[in-house]
Amino acid sequence: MSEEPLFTFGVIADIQYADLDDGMNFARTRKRFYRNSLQLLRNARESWCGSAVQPEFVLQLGDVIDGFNSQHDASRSALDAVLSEFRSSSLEVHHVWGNHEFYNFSRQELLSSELNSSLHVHRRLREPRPGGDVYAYSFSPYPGFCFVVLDAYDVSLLGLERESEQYQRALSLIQKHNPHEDLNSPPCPTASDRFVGRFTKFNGGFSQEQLDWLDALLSCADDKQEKVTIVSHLPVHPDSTDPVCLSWNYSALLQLLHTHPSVVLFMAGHDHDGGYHWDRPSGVHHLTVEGVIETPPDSDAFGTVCVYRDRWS
Ligand SMILES: Nc1ccn([C@@H]2O[C@H](COP(=O)(O)OP(=O)(O)OC[C@H](O)CO)[C@@H](O)[C@H]2O)c(=O)n1
Repeated sequence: MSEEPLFTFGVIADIQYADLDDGMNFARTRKRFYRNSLQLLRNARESWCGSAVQPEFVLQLGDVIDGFNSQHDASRSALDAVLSEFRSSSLEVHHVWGNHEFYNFSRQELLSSELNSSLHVHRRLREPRPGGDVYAYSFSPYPGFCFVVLDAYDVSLLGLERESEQYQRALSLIQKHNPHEDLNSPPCPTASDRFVGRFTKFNGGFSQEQLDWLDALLSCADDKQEKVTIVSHLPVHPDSTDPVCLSWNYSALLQLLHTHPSVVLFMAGHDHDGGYHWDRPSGVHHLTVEGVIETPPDSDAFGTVCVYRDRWS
């Protein structure tokens, strides 16, 4: 067994920064520490930068600022605050997009922003990329290892003009499953779909185009016997999360993971309680990372993953 890791990387999820007093989540069960989340990001950055061997990169798993910023006309200033924190180090950051990105910015704005890491992180990026406005890409930080950033909202009601074809298609899809007038309100489980509660407006799905691109990418990785980690804001395994946080078409993604032996790890955010499940049939570890926003000020919420040839910890 090798002693030194081949490389390390940082993970952080659901920072949801806003210059606002503490509040509660929608269900009023958990406190949200909007202002302190920036301090917890700082703690994470200091830990990564202070470690003997700096992480090769950091995965920011989405919801970097909270949707409330939009109501206070503070989207840009809040984003500047978190990006300045990341920029104050030489860490290479890969940003994943979550629902709160779309409460603050349109898809077009995000595509041309610093949150589009594929524009800013040129080192080690791989081609091809999916076409159109899909925000997905892959990179190889170390020979034999590949990381894939997925767009969990390329089929969704978020970040789009209501008149657009994509919005109308997503609306038809969600309305087939969610009878509520308020589409953020989860439908009740049924005998035919225990996890139908995922069909809410704060979730989304993967387009067929993105799934086809991922399928081709994973076939190449299988051939090269690479180890692949996939990241997305939304989890895809029902046992790794509160099912209300699942991607609309989580099962299509799971099916792909079952056919590609190269995939070893799927990481997500969104469910602030976090979760973990090892999917025995595919061998894939599903890790949902706890959210910064609901982590009390005297604690921390970030991870440093050490990758070895034969394991990670
Ligand atoms: N039952 C619900 C839950 C939420 N909403 C509204 O949806 C928007 C997003 O909610 P928020 O809790 O901020 O989203 P997160 O991404 O932080 O967490 C995901 C899920 O909530 C986890 O369960 C916001 O406008 C809420 O008010 C709702 O209407 N009904």
